[in-house]
Amino acid sequence: MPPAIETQDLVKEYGELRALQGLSLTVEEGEFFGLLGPNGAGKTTFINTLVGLVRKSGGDVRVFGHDVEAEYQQARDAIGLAPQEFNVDRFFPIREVLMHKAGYHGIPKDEAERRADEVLKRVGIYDKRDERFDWLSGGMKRRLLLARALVTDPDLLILDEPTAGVDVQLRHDLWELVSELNEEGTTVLLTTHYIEEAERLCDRVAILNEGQKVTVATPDELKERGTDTISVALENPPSTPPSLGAYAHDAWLSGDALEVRVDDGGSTAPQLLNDLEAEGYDIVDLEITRTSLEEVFVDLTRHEDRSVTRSDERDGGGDEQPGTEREEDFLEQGGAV
Ligand SMILES: Nc1ncnc2c1ncn2[C@@H]1O[C@H](COP(=O)(O)OP(=O)(O)OP(=O)(O)O)[C@@H](O)[C@H]1O
Repeated sequence: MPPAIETQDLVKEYGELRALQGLSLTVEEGEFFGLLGPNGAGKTTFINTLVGLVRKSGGDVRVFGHDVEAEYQQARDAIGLAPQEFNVDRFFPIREVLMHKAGYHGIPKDEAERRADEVLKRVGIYDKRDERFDWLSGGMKRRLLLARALVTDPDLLILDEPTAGVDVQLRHDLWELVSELNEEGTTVLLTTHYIEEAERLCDRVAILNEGQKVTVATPDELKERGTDTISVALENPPSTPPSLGAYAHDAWLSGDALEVRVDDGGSTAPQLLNDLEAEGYDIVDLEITRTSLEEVFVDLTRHEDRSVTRSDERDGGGDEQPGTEREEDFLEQGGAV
């Protein structure tokens, strides 16, 4: 089986601006893959290239082995996209919106009805099936976008910031649902600004910056690239930090505690304690603070406009910009930019 997504030297230029600068990325079938990057890194452009909303300027893009332009329909039929913006037809009951989507992908009417009901139940808004999109709450709209992505039973589910501005309950519901889908075999590509989300869900993440791949790694591997801080509370703290071995990148005093920055707190702590005891210090307490993925991310994308949001800062306040076009209409009207 070819990879779910494979891009080679992908370039997208908007006039003078190179939004994607030779991006080569592979997402294997069955993976839960995260795309992280500051605002403007090129995440949405990358996704739009996969689904045919943006025409690439150069390079090769395949979805399950299908060239996204030469074999558009095969590639597109394999993808379910829940976009960042609410681009849903607001004049039809949502069940019809889903049936229309299924029909667009060649699914017969009876089957489309069955699937529409199934996905509405799965995302928890079946009781709203006869209501129009406009009448749904913000959280229900997010659920509907997911339902619409799922109605074609896609092998590749693409979620562009699915939890932007949603409440805690919905965020957890969405996490649970997409994890289930992934366990059932669906490949998932997720973009998010919420590091905790990537850490919790993704097998691997790619960090993009200015249209380029900074790194691809598992969340654990990324965290290992950061440093840890060992805080040792001392009975008899000195007035200046003692000299320590090469393992200590930095050391400073904070009240009665000596703080030492090291690569790996767990394996370095015994040596640090030995060294301090040998120098006559009495140790009262020890605490290791691990680098967060967020710190590693900020480090890797330094000097850029940052948009990392801690999960505890984000609740309340979505910034969705309602769209009006249906993706199908967009394509029918002449397609990609
Ligand atoms: N249709 C367009 N015309 C011109 N420039 C565009 C267009 N779409 C995106 N860009 C530019 O391309 C760059 C990448 O944008 P993109 O939306 O892909 O980034 P992103 O990583 O998804 O950002 P965010 O996290 O803010 O959603 C940005 O500089 C953006 O201004």
